[in-house]
Amino acid sequence: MRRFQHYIDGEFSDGEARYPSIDPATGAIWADMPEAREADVDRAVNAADRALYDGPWSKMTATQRGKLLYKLADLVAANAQILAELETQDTGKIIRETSAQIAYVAEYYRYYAGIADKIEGSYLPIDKPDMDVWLRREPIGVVAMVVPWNSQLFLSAVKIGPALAAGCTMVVKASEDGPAPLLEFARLVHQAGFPAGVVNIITGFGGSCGAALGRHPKVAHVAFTGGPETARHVVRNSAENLASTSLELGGKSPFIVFADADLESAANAQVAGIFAATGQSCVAGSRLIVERSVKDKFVALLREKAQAIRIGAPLDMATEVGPLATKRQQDNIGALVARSIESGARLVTGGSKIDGEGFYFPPTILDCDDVDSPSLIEEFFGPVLSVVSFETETEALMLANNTRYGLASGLFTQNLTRAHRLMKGIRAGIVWVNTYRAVSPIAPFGGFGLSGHGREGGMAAALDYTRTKTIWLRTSDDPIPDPFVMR
Ligand SMILES: NC(=O)C1=CN([C@@H]2O[C@H](COP(=O)(O)OP(=O)(O)OC[C@H]3O[C@@H](n4cnc5c(N)ncnc54)[C@H](O)[C@@H]3O)[C@@H](O)[C@H]2O)C=CC1
Ligand SMILES: CN(C=O)/C=C(\CC(=O)O)C(=O)O
Repeated sequence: MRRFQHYIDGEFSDGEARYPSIDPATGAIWADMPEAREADVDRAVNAADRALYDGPWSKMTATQRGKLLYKLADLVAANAQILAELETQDTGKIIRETSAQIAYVAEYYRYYAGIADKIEGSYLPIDKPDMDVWLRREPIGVVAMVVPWNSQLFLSAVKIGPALAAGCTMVVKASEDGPAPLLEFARLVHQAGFPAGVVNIITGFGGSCGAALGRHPKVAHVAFTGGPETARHVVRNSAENLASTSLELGGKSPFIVFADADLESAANAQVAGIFAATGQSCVAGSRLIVERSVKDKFVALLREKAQAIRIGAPLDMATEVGPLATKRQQDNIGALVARSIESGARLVTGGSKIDGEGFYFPPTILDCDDVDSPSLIEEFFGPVLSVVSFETETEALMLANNTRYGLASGLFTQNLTRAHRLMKGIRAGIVWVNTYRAVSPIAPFGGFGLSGHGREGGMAAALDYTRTKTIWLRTSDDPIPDPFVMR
């Protein structure tokens, strides 16, 4: 059985406790994981705090930090396959996707390596004759990073990359479900030569480890990705240390198809949007909003594609849909589909878990026209698509915005002016037009409403890991005049 360790203060160590990790493809225990509780969290945060203020990291130039990030990028690229196999084994996400995604994760580190020495302060044209005034950009402090199980290397790279570029130190908490790839990634951080304490990687459960980390007095910022309910705990905890927070949360993203769209292309994008990663994607296009005149044709096309999907072992390169990450996911998705059908949703395909070993659930489509289905409101985080139809552009926009979430959206039409009107009207952090689920280190992502706040990716994300310091330098040799007047 594989055995993993924490990475704290530049050393690999066991946790205060240990727990078994389950292979979602078989339901069997495959690895033994360390579990951090309050004492381990405290050790890791103190290491990050020392590294921030006292260690070699605090004395490095931004260019030197960038060079370490370039090394890390090369190591991630060279080890992408090993990391991908671990992620697939521990979370069930198919190897076809993990190997491509993790190779691309290297590009995120490369992008932020280049940014490290481009984070500039500024000189202020101050309104006083004898003063020079600057803004310095300094690292925000020790950052707590909390990620969910899906795409852990990607979701941590969009935090670790900009935070390192900005000069921060950090404690990264891998999800208790499927932490193997992130714990293994710690070996690459070590090999790249980051000084002890700069990046600490632990895992543990939300209530004992995540909460202790988020409220730790030496934590200045919490970068969180997960569900909205957990985010509320994170925000409440931040009342203790008054840390700032960035929240990347769930979604119920609309996927709008007009009759003039290339339906074959839109159907492929819809398959990518809801069945890739077995639907366990924050940006899943889980609400299909299709023009009524093409609804039957489009849904028939989707059903055909859904039924042709190869479901199988996630480590098999031919597999297109693997298991869900946990049994809890499988049970929750099954229960929400059943409730939706009870409320009147009509089953087009799929519908209930696949019996046998592993946590499998088939691609599922629910026709929800004229039904108040919970499937249109609640996030499944699974391979379930809910379909509604519209007649006018106004109705399409109203349906798209009929959600408290606002992470992503897809829009398929050949009509350029309509596309422009809708991309402004849709209330979501991302609008993909005639494409879906495209990502890049250069393009920020993040949500509106219940999908959270803050943006990851892009230059601005690195600035978010800095705080400004205002420096006043008096350039006159004359004695300070009247001390009782503010100037
Ligand atoms: N917007 C985005 O970029 C993404 C959002 N997500 C969202 O994540 C959710 C699925 O992931 P889950 O792991 O089920 O989410 P979750 O919210 O249950 O857990 C996320 C992380 O928070 C930790 N946690 C739990 N309680 C905590 C507490 N009180 N204080 C601090 N940390 C705590 C967990 O241990 C885990 O590491 C979905 O809602 C999904 O949409 C997932 C991927 C990307
Ligand atoms: C965050 N994201 C795109 O902007 C996409 C992801 C990440 C995730 O959900 O884990 C994805 O589609 O996998």
